Amino acid sequence: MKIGVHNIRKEFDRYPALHDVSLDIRSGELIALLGPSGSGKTTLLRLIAGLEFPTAGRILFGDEDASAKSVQERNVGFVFQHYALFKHMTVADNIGFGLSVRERRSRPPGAEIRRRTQELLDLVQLPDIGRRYPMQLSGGQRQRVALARALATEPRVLLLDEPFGALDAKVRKDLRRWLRELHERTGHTTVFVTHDQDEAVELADRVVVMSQGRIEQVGSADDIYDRPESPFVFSFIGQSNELPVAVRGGEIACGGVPLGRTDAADGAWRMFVRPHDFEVLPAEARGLSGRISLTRRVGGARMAEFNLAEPARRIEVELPADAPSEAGTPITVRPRRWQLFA
Ligand SMILES: Nc1ncnc2c1ncn2[C@@H]1O[C@H](COP(=O)(O)OP(=O)(O)OP(=O)(O)O)[C@@H](O)[C@H]1O
Repeated sequence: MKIGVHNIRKEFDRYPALHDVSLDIRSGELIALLGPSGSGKTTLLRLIAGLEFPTAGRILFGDEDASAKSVQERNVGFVFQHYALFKHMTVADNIGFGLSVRERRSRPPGAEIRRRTQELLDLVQLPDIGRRYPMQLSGGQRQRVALARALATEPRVLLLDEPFGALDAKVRKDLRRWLRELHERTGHTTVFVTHDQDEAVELADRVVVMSQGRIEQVGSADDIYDRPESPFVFSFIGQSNELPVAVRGGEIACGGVPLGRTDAADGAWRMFVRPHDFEVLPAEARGLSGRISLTRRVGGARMAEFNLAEPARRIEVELPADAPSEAGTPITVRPRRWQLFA
């Protein structure tokens, strides 16, 4: 099922939570809505679900206008971060619930509900826990049961709001891989909300980066990481440094120090550089220089910070883990790769 979001505006008591948002979600796609708190991710998800209705604009399911349709009519499945399973019901009854409360005409017979429940337990790789109660499960198992419950009514679209938000890092990572595999097997059009960029980049076919009620960029992990279209996307995705630079005759300079060449027009620009895109030069070379003030270990590398005097800026550079990095060590660097924004 493809979904079209056309020029959606959403106001809460005149406060605009979304401004003119448009997005085409392809059938079978796994899409992440990524952005800081308050950027409008959940509002967009709830509009797609039919839990909220747009102030202006349309939502299409396939070629049909679904803007005025209810959640049930849209036939979507949901999982939220604190998705409460019914505590007094077994896992199997939780999963079968959506089918068992259907009106008689469309309700499958009990044996069929049990068969389908077992199939879903197998699908979420928890075949033997049907008789347990939610209290007897780990957080990760509960979220998988929640997903099985969302899938039970054979939704056309799956919507997940920070489904793994409350879980610890290792479990989140395992569940991500698991969700990706599940998606490959079942092929549901899936939209999930996250503020965790690793989660978005690792899971999604395409990432929708949002800020202040607007879509900043839609693209693959490579697009948003390597070809960010705005300063916001550059600094929100991954680590970054920003330097005020001047371009004259194709030469870029920062505080009078030449940094490289560009075909950008003469004038003032904002240069963005990732910490691993600096080349470390001998201390006496001409470049951006200072003394290391702070370092921290990040995986196989080390992040070092130093303060530039002119212009006053803190620069973060990635160094090999075994590079000299005691506080006070002189350091000189030059960007190897960068992006300029007006
Ligand atoms: N029911 C509501 N009534 C009034 N304002 C709301 C309502 N729901 C959301 N908002 C406002 O709309 C804006 C977007 O909220 P939304 O929940 O969509 O952001 P979000 O990106 O999902 O944030 P978070 O990551 O914190 O959940 C926020 O400023 C929020 O305060």
